[in-house]
Amino acid sequence: MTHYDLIVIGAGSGNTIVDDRFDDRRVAIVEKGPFGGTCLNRGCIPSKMFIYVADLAESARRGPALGLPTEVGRADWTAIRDRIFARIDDNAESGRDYREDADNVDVLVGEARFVGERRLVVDLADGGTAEITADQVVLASGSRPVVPPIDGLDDVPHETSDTIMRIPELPARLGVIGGGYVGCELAHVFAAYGSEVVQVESADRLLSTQDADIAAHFTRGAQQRYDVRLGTKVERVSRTAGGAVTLHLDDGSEAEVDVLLVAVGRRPNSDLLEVDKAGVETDDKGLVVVDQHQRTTAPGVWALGDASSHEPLKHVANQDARVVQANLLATYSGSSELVTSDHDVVPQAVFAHPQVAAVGLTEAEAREEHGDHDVVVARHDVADVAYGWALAGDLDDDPEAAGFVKLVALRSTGRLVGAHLVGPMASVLVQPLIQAMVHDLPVKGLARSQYWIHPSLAEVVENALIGLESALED
Ligand SMILES: Cc1cc2nc3c(=O)[nH]c(=O)nc-3n(C[C@H](O)[C@H](O)[C@H](O)COP(=O)(O)OP(=O)(O)OC[C@H]3O[C@@H](n4cnc5c(N)ncnc54)[C@H](O)[C@@H]3O)c2cc1C
Ligand SMILES: NC(=O)c1ccc[n+]([C@@H]2O[C@H](COP(=O)([O-])OP(=O)(O)OC[C@H]3O[C@@H](n4cnc5c(N)ncnc54)[C@H](O)[C@@H]3O)[C@@H](O)[C@H]2O)c1
Repeated sequence: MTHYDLIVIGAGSGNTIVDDRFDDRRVAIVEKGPFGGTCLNRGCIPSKMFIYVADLAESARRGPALGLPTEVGRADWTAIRDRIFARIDDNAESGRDYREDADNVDVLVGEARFVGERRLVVDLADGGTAEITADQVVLASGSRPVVPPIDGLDDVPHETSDTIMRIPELPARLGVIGGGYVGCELAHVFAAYGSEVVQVESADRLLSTQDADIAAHFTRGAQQRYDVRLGTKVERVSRTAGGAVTLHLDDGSEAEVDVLLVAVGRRPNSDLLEVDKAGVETDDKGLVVVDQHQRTTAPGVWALGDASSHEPLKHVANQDARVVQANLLATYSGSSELVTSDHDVVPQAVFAHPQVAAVGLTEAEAREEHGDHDVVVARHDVADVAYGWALAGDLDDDPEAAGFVKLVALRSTGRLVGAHLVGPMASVLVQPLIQAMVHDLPVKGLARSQYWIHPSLAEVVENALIGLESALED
């Protein structure tokens, strides 16, 4: 058995904790997969690299409507995939090499599980086990895709976000179960590349947790591009002659596909780590329970990111990791002054077509929480600013050019409580609205206290704010 000052389980966001301020500490990093975790290897980064190419294809398809005789063929999947993973795999390998070269760090390649308080057994990838203990343990063990118990699914080949980005060839027909982040981003990719896509979502809209107007607009756009089946579930799947898979839906319809992607959510890995043996409590979703300093219920055990966060997003995991890092250093220096996590204003974006971005309450949530009398809403359309004119081909049919910004504020405080965007560059345009909420800025004066570059798309945010300000004054 080896004792460490610090054990970090998971080399995703957890890998960022150990810097030169830990040089005099003996550290073990346990990782069962490639360094960089989900975001680098099978999440944010490769998906956005695939999405960039999909966006390019969709932009080019607008050419004829704007007078440019563009034509887009079927994407060269192998070339796209290999370009992306050459960069990513190299990055993951160099990340591991860097740690292995450090004098104070042991990299244990294998799967860890708790056998007691701050005591772990690691099933090593090259055989055998290692038993390790530490004064401090960080659970940065992330989450994994959920595969629902659909009749027949075990007997047919299917992919999750872990595997789909490395498949050997572009499928002629792709089935997607789930209309959330993963389902919508990857349906966009494959539809743009030339696959026929059928997407099945049990709710009545895609991206159903977004503001209702945004979800409705996004859903209409997706329906123009591929087959979207809403309010229905896959009841059963079966293998069809020639290796295809048939989806049997509970509305009685069927769909035949060549590749099936299951994207119905993720769950934390706490169960596989047997965290209960370490005195670490989890909630009913398997999320490790943490306090505002990222401390778990077991002394000396910390958690971060998808292991413990209700918002399983990389910018949240990064923030959590900075908090854990600061608090480990404070603990080592004998200080009881711990840094606090801030999960108040957490933005999110879906990089589909069109992009969706949001921060704060939806209109329905604001009305529920604050009452109709206090809630003020303003909306401005992309088509009504100068840059929107540049985008417009056939406005009725174009979900990007017909995008909009919707803002939600409270009469009682004069503050924004929610911002929702759908359209080009939504993930970027949302940033000044995040800033306004974080810094508790009054809506009054927000638009007019700064210049907005003309004729940039940011003018859609400026105009939505002007509309909100006058609605607040009514
Ligand atoms: C397809 C996809 C796209 C995404 N896109 C975005 C995006 O655009 N923006 C965004 O903000 N978020 C995005 N996310 C979410 C984001 O990837 C996660 O929130 C983030 O990676 C979580 O980081 P983490 O460090 O908590 O966990 P991870 O990055 O998952 O790291 C956990 C690590 O722990 C290891 N591990 C787990 N259990 C053990 C064990 N018992 N022993 C040893 N090692 C173990 C795992 O192998 C893994 O490497 C996306 C996710 C997916 C799936
Ligand atoms: N751009 C980003 O930030 C980004 C991108 C991808 C993933 N992520 C993260 O990964 C997490 C997981 O993404 P996800 O898309 O897997 O989950 P999700 O929770 O976003 O969406 C799952 C969807 O599947 C539907 N569903 C559930 N069971 C179903 C069934 N049996 N049949 C049909 N539909 C069903 C749900 O109604 C929901 O709409 C996200 O919550 C997010 O935190 C983020």
